[in-house]
Amino acid sequence: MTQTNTPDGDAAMLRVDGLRKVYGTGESAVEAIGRLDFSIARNELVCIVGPSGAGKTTFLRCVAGLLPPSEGRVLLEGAPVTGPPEGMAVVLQEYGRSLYPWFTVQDNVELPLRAKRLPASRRRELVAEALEAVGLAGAGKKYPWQLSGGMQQRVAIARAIAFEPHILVMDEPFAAVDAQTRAELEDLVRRLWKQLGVTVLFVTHDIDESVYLAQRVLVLSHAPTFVLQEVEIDLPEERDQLSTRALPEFAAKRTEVYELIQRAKRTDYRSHLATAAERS
Ligand SMILES: Nc1ncnc2c1ncn2[C@@H]1O[C@H](COP(=O)(O)OP(=O)(O)OP(=O)(O)O)[C@@H](O)[C@H]1O
Repeated sequence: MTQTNTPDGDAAMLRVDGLRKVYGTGESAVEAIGRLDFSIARNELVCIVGPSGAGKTTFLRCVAGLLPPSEGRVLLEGAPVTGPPEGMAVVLQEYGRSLYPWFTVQDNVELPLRAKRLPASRRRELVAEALEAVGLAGAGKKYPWQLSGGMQQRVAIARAIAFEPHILVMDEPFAAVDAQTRAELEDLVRRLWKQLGVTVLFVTHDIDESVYLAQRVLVLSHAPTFVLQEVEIDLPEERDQLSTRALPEFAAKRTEVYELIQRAKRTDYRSHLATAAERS
């Protein structure tokens, strides 16, 4: 079992420390997260993959302060997360449900900024910059239902980055769009990550997507979840959909992650978790 590459406390943007989550009690209890320990450094782009039902959503809800852990804690820039943290923006798969149909695109992007109590002129500036960054500069006056699925997801991304988060958390954000749009949105995420210097935590069940996007992939076991292994992705920084995916190194990493996930599905790791719990 590989230990994760853990940046020390100060360098870490996000630190997950002995996180465990059990739903319910007694006989009907479901242990979704066995034990998670890892850190993400400032400006890193990390993907998390795992088999279906691995506990990815449970984990993200704990990270976003929407669900209290049963044990352990999540630290964002050194501070424990006990509710939705200010420095974090979350983009979900269900863009259709995350945008308000009765608001225009620019009003949707502006909405979370109102809570920040910024002057109207600064809010307008941030909205315009964010829409420009996602290639929707001309769409501000439209309504979400007038846009394609891919464009709606760009609006959700614009809303997240307008908030100027320190960390952008994405939960299978492109699962519902077609393959071409997905490729474009993946490139958008890498471009924004570089341009804005934001830390990105990206959860996906798509192995190729994780290898294409990340600097580091954390492979989760099935529930009760822990980090089975982390895989460094040492592909060139400049990536593009055709040449990067054609590299032998890309194929090798994809195979490595694929085999880990297959192994995760077959193996019962309860003894590993018991040992980790005893050690801590
Ligand atoms: N509210 C809940 N109450 C009880 N059990 C739950 C609850 N939510 C999730 N679970 C269980 O916890 C485990 C992990 O679920 P979770 O949805 O976090 O996994 P996931 O990796 O996001 O799944 P998928 O890849 O299928 O979306 C599963 O066994 C699930 O049945």
